Amino acid sequence: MAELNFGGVLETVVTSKEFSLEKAREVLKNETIAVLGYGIQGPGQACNLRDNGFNVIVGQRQGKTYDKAVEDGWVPGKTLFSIEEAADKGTIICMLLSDAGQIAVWPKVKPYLTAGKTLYYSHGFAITWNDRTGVVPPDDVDVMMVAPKGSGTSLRSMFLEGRGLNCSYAVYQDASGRAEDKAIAFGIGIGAGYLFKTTFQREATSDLTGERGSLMGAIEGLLEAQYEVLREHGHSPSEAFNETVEELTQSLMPLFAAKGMDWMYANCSTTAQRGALDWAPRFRDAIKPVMEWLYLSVKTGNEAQISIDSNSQPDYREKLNAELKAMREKEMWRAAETVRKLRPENEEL
Ligand SMILES: NC(=O)C1=CN([C@@H]2O[C@H](COP(=O)(O)OP(=O)(O)OC[C@H]3O[C@@H](n4cnc5c(N)ncnc54)[C@H](O)[C@@H]3O)[C@@H](O)[C@H]2O)C=CC1
Ligand SMILES: CC(=O)[C@](C)(O)C(=O)O
Ligand SMILES: [Mg+2]
Ligand SMILES: [Mg+2]
Repeated sequence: MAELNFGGVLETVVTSKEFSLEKAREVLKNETIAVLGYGIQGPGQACNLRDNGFNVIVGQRQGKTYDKAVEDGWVPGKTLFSIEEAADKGTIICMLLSDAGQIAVWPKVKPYLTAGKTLYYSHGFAITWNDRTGVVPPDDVDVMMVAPKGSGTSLRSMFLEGRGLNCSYAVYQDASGRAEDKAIAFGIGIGAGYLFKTTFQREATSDLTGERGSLMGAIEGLLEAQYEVLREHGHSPSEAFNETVEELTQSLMPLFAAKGMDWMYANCSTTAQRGALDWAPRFRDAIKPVMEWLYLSVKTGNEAQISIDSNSQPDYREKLNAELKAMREKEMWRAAETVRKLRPENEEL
């Protein structure tokens, strides 16, 4: 473990340099990893583990994602099973169903969590809000988490590019005395870039805040607000979209991703610098109360309950798809399609 300075605060992180893939394989050599659920994280983690030489099986109900598992090379009856069969055969049972799906299958999976097995999560949700999820693991199993800080789709694509995605890890219950080693080995196995330590509770609250906030919800709201104002003042869709989204993702975000916010500023005009420096605190002050509201709503379990209630409905997928369709069909995102086609690298499309 390396102690690193994060902006003046010392934190311990694990990298694949100190915890090699060979060591990870050694730690998990007697384990059968059963990945339950083959949605977004399931394929990323299962395929990376398989390519890294671990013993992996998949448990998935029949349907579209079962067929995807077959396409990805999982063989029915050999490496692809029903959820119950995989839970029976696995020694590390990985709950990679949707967070609502985990509640539904818990009563079916729990009987297979016999002494000495490990229960694995990629989110603190089920355990943190177990007053709402009903997930209370038996005392004689390890309970651990590795939470990739990004989409399962990126976990896989970055692995194939030879890069790694940062993950957090945590141990909730250490029955074997080896749970931390197993969690780190698992993280290295799925292709973590580096791993930082957390708790189930801290991961759950920061993750729900982040995705509702700057990673997804807040950014969508911010971009929409600016696009609408520009359009309402007579700017064309192409101008409004370029000035709101395209320039951000294609030109400016890569600059602050690579070398920090001041580097992005340093590469913009003095006019932009002056104005953005003045407006940043106004936006921060306007947004901070909403962020506080969001954090409280997460911390009290309110957000978890909303997600359980809506995602447990039999027609949740249809309803979500309808909301995403409405988003796609907004003028702003239809304009985006044309803008993307005009990127020089896409011009032939
Ligand atoms: N999507 C992502 O990239 C990330 C997800 N996570 C966490 O990883 C876990 C898995 O999330 P996703 O991959 O997004 O899940 P998902 O929403 O893609 O669903 C995964 C699978 O759950 C199955 N499923 C859902 N309800 C079921 C039920 N009632 N019975 C049987 N199967 C059911 C579906 O068939 C699907 O294959 C969650 O804990 C999530 O919070 C963590 C980091 C990022
Ligand atoms: C990709 C990720 O980590 C999220 C946004 O938290 C999620 O998909 O739940
Ligand atoms: Mg996340
Ligand atoms: Mg999340």
